[in-house]
Amino acid sequence: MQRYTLNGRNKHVEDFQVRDNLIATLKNRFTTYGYKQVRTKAFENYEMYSNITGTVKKDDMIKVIDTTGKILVLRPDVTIPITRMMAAVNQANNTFWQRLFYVMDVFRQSQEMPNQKESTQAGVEFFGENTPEEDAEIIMLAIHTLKDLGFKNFKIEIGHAGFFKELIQQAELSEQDLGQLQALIQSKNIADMELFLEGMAIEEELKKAIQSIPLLYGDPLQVIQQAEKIIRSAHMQHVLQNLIDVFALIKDYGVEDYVAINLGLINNMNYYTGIIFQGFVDRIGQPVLMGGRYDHLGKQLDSVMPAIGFAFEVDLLIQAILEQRLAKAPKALVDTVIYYTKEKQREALTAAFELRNKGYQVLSFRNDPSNRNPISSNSIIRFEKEQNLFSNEQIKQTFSKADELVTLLQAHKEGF
Ligand SMILES: N[C@@H](Cc1c[nH]c[nH+]1)C(=O)O
Repeated sequence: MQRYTLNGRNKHVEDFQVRDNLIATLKNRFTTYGYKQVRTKAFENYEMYSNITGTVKKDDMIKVIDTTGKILVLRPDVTIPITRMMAAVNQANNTFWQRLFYVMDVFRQSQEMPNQKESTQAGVEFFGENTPEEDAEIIMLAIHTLKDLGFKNFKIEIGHAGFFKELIQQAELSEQDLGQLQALIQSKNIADMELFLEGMAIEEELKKAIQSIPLLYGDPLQVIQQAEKIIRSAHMQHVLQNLIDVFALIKDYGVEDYVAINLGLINNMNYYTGIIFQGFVDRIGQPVLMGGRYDHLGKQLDSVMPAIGFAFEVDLLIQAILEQRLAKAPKALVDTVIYYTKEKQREALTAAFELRNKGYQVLSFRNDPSNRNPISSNSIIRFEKEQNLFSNEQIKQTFSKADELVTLLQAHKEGF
């Protein structure tokens, strides 16, 4: 017989509780910054994703054929459909100022990791203006949320899509060379980068500037000083000024210790036009969040809308929380269990109803199914406060009336 095995995540009820608590924390924090929750469809139009530049690679999208033979994709990204939704609103009434958040699954399958097909993202998208205040606020939101989750040692690396792009544009590289160079910068592989650039017909000073990009990493003020030295155009100066302005705001929020600048930062998506950033926590070798400003995505959907956002990878956050032992102890599975005999059935069910109505978690059994707690015929209702169904720590008491039980539980409410 074929065996179907569960792989990876969410094998246990307790795992789901950790996940549920984490998502509640994220939602709560997003809400305090004025974000409202939205959803988008799971099945999306393949053309929309394949025609937009900067989206998920075509090969990484999971295609599905519907019953009419039409090709669809399972939602490979959330930023694009939300931008499309906002573009439609904007065309209809010319107002798009909006802060939206989501918790949704995204489906991508890369050649490097074919077993990894889906992940849950919890993200925010802010449609408004392109200002350093908006950029800093969204970075602050990311930091605030990571603090809520209990992380102590984390870093948000901030870069800019325009800085590197501007430099390499001057080098006029082919598409293929560009891809290779980006990979070398991303892995900070300086030796191979030197070899790669050696044979290229690029002016010496420009080569040096490109080579210094992976080194433009670390303490914001120092990196900014270093970056000044390789400025080659007004646009690069403008980009740097943008970073300086955002960093000043981050200092005013008082969270500059959580921030590093990384001008070699390159995100997965190519739709970014301004500030980009990634978040890292201890023991997880990949970013737990990614985001940035994507002012031109709306234009591709016929609506000019500056926007910035980011998404947390929920599964990575859970892994980090478990590894760093930051998860709160799971809540007791139930507050009380009521066992009853046939004679006292009405009393017992009334008590169960009243307690549930007051918000207690109650299980009720006619007699004790495990026979752990046999009920003598004259004891009528008995209850146990169960710390946890699997632990032995129980308080047992016998009652003859529903209201006695309800009153006692109420009195002990704090203890539960
Ligand atoms: N959609 C991006 C994250 C993001 C949200 N908003 C802006 N960027 C991603 O999946 O990497």
